[in-house]
Amino acid sequence: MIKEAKIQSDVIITNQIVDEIRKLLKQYENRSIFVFTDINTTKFCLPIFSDLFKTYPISYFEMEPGEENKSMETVVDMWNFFGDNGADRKSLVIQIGGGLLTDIGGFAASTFKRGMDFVNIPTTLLSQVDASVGGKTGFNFNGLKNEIGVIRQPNRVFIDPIFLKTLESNHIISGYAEMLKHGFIFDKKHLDLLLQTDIVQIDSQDVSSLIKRSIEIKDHFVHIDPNEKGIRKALNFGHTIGHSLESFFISNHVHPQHGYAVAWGMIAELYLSYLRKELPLSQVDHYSNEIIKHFGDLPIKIEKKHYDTLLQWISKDKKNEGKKINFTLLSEIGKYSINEDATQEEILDSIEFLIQKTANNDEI
Ligand SMILES: O=C(O)C(=O)C[C@@H](O)[C@H](O)[C@H](O)COP(=O)(O)O
Repeated sequence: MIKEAKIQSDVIITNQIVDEIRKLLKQYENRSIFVFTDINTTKFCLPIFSDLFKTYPISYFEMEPGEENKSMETVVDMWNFFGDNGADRKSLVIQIGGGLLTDIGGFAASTFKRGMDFVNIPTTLLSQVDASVGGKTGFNFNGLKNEIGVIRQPNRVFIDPIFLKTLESNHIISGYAEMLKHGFIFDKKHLDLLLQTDIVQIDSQDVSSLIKRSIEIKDHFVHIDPNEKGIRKALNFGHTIGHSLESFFISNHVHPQHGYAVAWGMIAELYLSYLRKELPLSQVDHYSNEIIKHFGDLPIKIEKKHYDTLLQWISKDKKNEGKKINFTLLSEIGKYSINEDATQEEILDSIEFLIQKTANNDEI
């Protein structure tokens, strides 16, 4: 049985992106238009719009890519750019980029003069299936991922698989992790179909239907609980431990794509689901092996001496309430349970499980 989930946000999946943006711009005649890109999307994605954009007076802002630039300094640069180029509350910001750009640009647009319209044109698989939908905007602070931010829905999201052709395979695989997550929490069929799919080689028609299903699942949670007071936390499966690994790697100058950290986080949280929710160990093993097939081993060796640091990152997760660490776990594949507690020992056991599953080589 297919579990019902419909896209209710303003998301357009198209293979005619230029025509869609032409229609959009007509609705913003005589307004000031801002286009945000990063140096990669300026080169690989912006040219598709050049004939259309040259007929409008557009102010272009380009940011440096890289997690280290998801920072307050970049937000300040964006605010200054708005101020210097006459932005007002009726302006429109068109964001062409991955999740990092749409998150931080969405924050700048949402806060300048208390909020301007912004639309997302996500160009990575991760941003198409996850980051650009749902309105989480923000930036990293004090080493913590997305520590500062607001939830504000983009006015529209335009998704065209054409942009995926510009990506290296590790970027595709990174987005694939969030799609697997959608399967884990809501739809075992979607998960199993994804695991049988070579996501790097798949043709655009087939990838469009997988993207659509992932967005349906994501939007199902967002629509019911836009401010993440309850069931939206399901979308954070794999992220409690995943974000702590990501912060740990980054603080050791290793920068895996976000989806890789989520994939490894999901392995640990599958094991935690076995400890806390009786998810069968045979399934934990099966799906962990499948994840490792696609994502490989941890990029640096994690040892007992790092456990305290990892626990500290976990203790700062946004889902926590006071001292209670809140995990999203699975009682079955396709069935989530939010606000699940775990002891320190159980958390470390699941990290041990992840380490055993991934035979990493390099010392820090
Ligand atoms: O949209 C959501 O809700 C999610 O949790 C989606 C996550 O996949 C995404 O990585 C999100 O940015 C993480 O949010 P955070 O609140 O844990 O920073």
